[in-house]
Amino acid sequence: MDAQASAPGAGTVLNALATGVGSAFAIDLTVTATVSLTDTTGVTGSIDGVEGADTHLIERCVEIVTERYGTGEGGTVRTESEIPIASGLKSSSAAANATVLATLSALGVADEVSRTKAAKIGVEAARDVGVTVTGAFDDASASMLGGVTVTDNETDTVIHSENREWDVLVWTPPEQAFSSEASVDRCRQLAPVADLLADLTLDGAFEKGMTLNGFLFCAALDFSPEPLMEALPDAAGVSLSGTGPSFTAVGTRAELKPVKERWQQRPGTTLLTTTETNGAIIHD
Ligand SMILES: Nc1ncnc2c1ncn2[C@@H]1O[C@H](COP(=O)(O)OP(=O)(O)O)[C@@H](O)[C@H]1O
Ligand SMILES: O=C(O)C1=C[C@@H](OP(=O)(O)O)[C@@H](O)[C@H](O)C1
Repeated sequence: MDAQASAPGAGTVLNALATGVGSAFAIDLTVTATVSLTDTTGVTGSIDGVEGADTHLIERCVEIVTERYGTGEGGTVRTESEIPIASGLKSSSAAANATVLATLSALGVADEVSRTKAAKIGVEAARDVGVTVTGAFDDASASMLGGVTVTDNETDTVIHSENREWDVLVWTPPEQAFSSEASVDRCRQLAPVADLLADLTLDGAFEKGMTLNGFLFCAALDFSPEPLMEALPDAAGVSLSGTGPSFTAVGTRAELKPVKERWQQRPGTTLLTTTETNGAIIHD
């Protein structure tokens, strides 16, 4: 009973830490999970190339699925990732989604569970192991379904979703920022203005919304807004992604070219990718 699935990471339009309403867009960088189930109990996780990594999230994903849809099988789960961990590019949501789908596939029940329901299992696992503040259904839904989603993370509902085709420039500094350690109280201070951003986002003004999100959350989370200034006015939209430290800029390849030249002067990695509109997939 072996199976494999992949899910994309995502960038932020609206960080949900202010009000619980959040928005994210899937990007073409993926996490692949390989699950092997046995009749023994206990699940052992590993993350390719990362010694001593925290594997509780992916282990909990397998446990929930086998308890609910199987007979409590144990086994192993391994992830391979194109996305750096704890960099704001939603590797946790992608890893959870890929693991849940691979486990459903290993049990032969993937067709019986909707993609939205599968994403909610990953969110449940993230809450159980404490790697999230709101559950991050915004990130989980964008990764699972592809495209841009706007969600209410208090009720785990998708309020709005649509596809956008952008080139996406990603700058990742050489450091990590775990969501579970974010200054949640400072983010909540942004609630009255974050409500205005939610309205903009629901009107489909994603690029302007994400740029305003970038300035607000750089202030709340104590990141320099300089990468945002370096992207403007060339990029159509730019933001701190999640709780950082990565920044993402969107637009056409031509618009992002001068931004790339400026961001490449910074330490860390700058890479060009695109939006992703298919979401998570189970491998044959
Ligand atoms: N590729 C992965 N495989 C397994 N678990 C992962 C992976 N990426 C992230 N995680 C889990 O998520 C945690 C980081 O979550 P978070 O701080 O939200 O970062 P991110 O912004 O990358 O999603 C890690 O400590 C680990 O438990
Ligand atoms: O844990 C959470 O509830 C969230 C974490 C943030 O993302 P990162 O995990 O990328 O920092 C944020 O963007 C999201 O809206 C909600």
